[in-house]
Amino acid sequence: MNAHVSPACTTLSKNLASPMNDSLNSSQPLPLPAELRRNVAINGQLGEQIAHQRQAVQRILNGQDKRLLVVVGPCSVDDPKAALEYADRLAALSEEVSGQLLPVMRVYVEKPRTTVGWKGLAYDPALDGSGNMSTGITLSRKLMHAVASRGLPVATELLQPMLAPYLDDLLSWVAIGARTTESQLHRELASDLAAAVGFKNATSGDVQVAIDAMQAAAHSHQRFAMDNEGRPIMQETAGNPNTHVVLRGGHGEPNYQAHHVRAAVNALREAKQNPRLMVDCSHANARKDHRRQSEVMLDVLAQRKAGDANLVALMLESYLFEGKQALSPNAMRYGVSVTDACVSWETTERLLKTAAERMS
Ligand SMILES: O=C[C@H](O)[C@H](O)COP(=O)(O)O
Ligand SMILES: C=C(OP(=O)(O)O)C(=O)O
Repeated sequence: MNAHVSPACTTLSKNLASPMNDSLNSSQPLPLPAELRRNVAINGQLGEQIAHQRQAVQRILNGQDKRLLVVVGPCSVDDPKAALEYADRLAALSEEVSGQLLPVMRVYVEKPRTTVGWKGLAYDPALDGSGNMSTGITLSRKLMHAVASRGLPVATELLQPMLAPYLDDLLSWVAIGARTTESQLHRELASDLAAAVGFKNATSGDVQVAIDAMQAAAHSHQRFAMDNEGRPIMQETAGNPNTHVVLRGGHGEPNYQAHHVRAAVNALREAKQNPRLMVDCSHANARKDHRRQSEVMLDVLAQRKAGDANLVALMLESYLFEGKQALSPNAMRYGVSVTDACVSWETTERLLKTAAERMS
């Protein structure tokens, strides 16, 4: 295993532990979305690929394509080099399983935290609390562009609505996370996106908030937004018809089993919303133990085999190497998660091949 050392991790815990530091009052200009979109541009061929991949995702969610959508990748991308090594491996594997699965790579550059912690590549690319967001959003766009250029559809969680114009043209699937599904601002944001959006159930396990979010996002909204030139605008959104629920468990309790899925599907039908959904094999569904993701996946595949055609998508947290690590100055391990623990590449490969077999 390669080892890499992040130069300035020393200050991270200090900065996080003492929020009243000098940087509290500092500010730094950020590039405009238009500048970044120009410098890291999507050419015609890549644009067509992304449009095609968005449609492929939407066809699965609409029941027109019987393959399984699999959103898979690191909990967070902390190191573009490791993320691209992962992307190369996933791109090769995707070709092998493309008859049964549509893998979409998690390129998560923002992390919602329960209290405090590292908030992702877009916020703090040096992982040291220095918060160089200008570099962070540039690296984030470059990384997503590089992943898409390898032929993979890109998924992310959109957390800070201001970041969307920097990234949204590269995305084929978007998550609104468990901590923001109930937020009106995120529902408005989802209503403006061309990509399909998965709303996670709340951390409490409440699924109804995700169903409410689908209804809200399907509507047109007038929202406060920023255009690509950085101007504040009143934006009228189109409404997003391509949304779904993601079951991720809540309060440490899973919600992927057949009776949970049945309850969610009934509630979706009652609300006249798309009953097809995704199960997140990680988070509370795995009781925060990455090794349980395979158990969850196998259960969901068995439900699907038994006839539950509403189970159309899975999420897995996976990286090059198993587990997770704390941010520490001299001992950062290459390809190991710095947020939630992940399964290794070898396990991922085995899981995706098993999923493809069971879907045949
Ligand atoms: O998916 C990642 C985490 O579960 C989420 O960001 C919350 O993390 P935290 O509880 O470690 O802050
Ligand atoms: C933060 C995540 O999930 P959740 O919102 O379900 O906690 C995630 O998938 O990275």
